[in-house]
Amino acid sequence: MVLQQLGGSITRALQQMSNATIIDEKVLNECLNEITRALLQSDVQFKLVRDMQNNIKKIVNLDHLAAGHNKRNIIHKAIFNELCKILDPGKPAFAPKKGKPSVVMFVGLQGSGKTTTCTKYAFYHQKKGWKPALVCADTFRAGAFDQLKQNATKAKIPFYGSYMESDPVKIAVEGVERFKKENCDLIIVDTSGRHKQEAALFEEMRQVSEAMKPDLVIFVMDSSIGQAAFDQAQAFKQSVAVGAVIITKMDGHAKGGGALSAVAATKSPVIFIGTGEHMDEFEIFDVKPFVSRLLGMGDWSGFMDKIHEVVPMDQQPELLQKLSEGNFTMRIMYEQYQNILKMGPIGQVFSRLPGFSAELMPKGCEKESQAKIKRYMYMMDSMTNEELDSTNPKLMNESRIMRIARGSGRQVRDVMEMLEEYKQLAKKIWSQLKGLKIPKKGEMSALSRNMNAQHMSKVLPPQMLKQIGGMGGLQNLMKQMGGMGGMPGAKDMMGMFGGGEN
Ligand SMILES: Nc1nc2c(ncn2[C@@H]2O[C@H](COP(=O)(O)OP(=O)(O)OP(=O)(O)O)[C@@H](O)[C@H]2O)c(=O)[nH]1
Repeated sequence: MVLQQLGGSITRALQQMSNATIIDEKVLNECLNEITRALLQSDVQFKLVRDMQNNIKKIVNLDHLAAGHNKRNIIHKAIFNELCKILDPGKPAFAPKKGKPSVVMFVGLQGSGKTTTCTKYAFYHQKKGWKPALVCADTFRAGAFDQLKQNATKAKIPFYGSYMESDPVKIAVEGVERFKKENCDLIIVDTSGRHKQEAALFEEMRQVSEAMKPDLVIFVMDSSIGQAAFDQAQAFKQSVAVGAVIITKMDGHAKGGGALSAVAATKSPVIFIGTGEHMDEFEIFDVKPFVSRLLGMGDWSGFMDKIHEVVPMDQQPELLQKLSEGNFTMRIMYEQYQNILKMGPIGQVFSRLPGFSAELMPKGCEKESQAKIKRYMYMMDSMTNEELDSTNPKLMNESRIMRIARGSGRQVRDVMEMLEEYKQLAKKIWSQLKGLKIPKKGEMSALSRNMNAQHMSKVLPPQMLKQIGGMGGLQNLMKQMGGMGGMPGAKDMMGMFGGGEN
């Protein structure tokens, strides 16, 4: 079960609970059992899951909840907080500073994707103006230096290693010294992932770490290792001071729940995830938006970022104006499909919307999704202007559906499927934007503020919202913060107020 499926299962369990007329002990237990099952199937360690279930039961004491309390919200919030708690060890990882030399040591078993991840990490920082360098201290595996060299050359990142020297400690120390002299500010040391005996590997890690005193040790873990994740992560943590985790191959069909176990075992946060073999298939990992998406709650700030990325600047205000008035037409769908095909990846855009599980658009199925979009667009090409510009579903009668099918060389059921998808999109997603106050053209930052203020007003505890002067106060505050250098996302606001999701 991939994490997206886990998200889907949890969303379904919550939805089933929400459908119940009365939420009693039985309904809550059923929901929690469903979530427990999904987490276990995703390879989250049994103890973590059991603790989580117990904690939620303690928080959501149905007997003590006075009538009028919104039980669904309380349960939802408790699940959200518990999942965040597992993924957030409470202290952030060491953050290297641009311009000041930092040494980052990568550890992990062979095949975990360590060497690839070292380069991705270097490349990510290089794009942001850092001066990274790579050191290959894996003297055990023949070919390790060549692999690093190849990756580094491709990304135009300086590297250091040796074909002759067999002492990894010596290479690590020399490499670090050299790059410090060359004023590199991010010196990344790749280490061995295998030895004749496991104990020897851990001893080597200890020695390399002791000799070069890294500022940060990153444990790289393959997301597909399943229940072994906890023990593996713990074994590394016992030898070296692991301070952060990177989970690789999140794009595959792996059971991603190991991420939660690795955090628990190392008490260190996941800072990035690997989502493919390519250098730029690497994403920052943020707990709250991640869990929001897992629970189908969406991530408004992420969605706005994506809208900015996908929809051309000059079309944004107009599009949002139309959407806010509930005017989501087939033509808009067509135009957005065009934008998305240009920009992709589609799953990333839609998974950020509240109520829209990433499972509906899994990453592995992107090709399929794109083919589907193209198919829909061909069918829309056979529609009249009136049909494209209308929001009235009654225009689509039987004979028109048959004409569109014939015109695009598709089956009637394909047209029906497309119309259904349109209806779902219109209902589920865009209607949520209805009634938003949209500023005039060119005022996108103000628009973002409105969007986020709307979202934040739902997310913040009511007494806190009151304290800052209600919706107006919140908008003002966001405006001021925007003026101070960038729009705060819901995540930042949450951090500021120390609050959680609703
Ligand atoms: N799909 C996918 N493949 C990945 C990802 N990260 C690494 N890989 C692949 O995993 C394989 C192993 O990666 P390496 O970087 O060689 O593994 P390693 O842990 O450094 O292995 P050693 O150097 O032997 O310790 C390679 O084929 C990589 O392309 C990822 O996020 N997604």
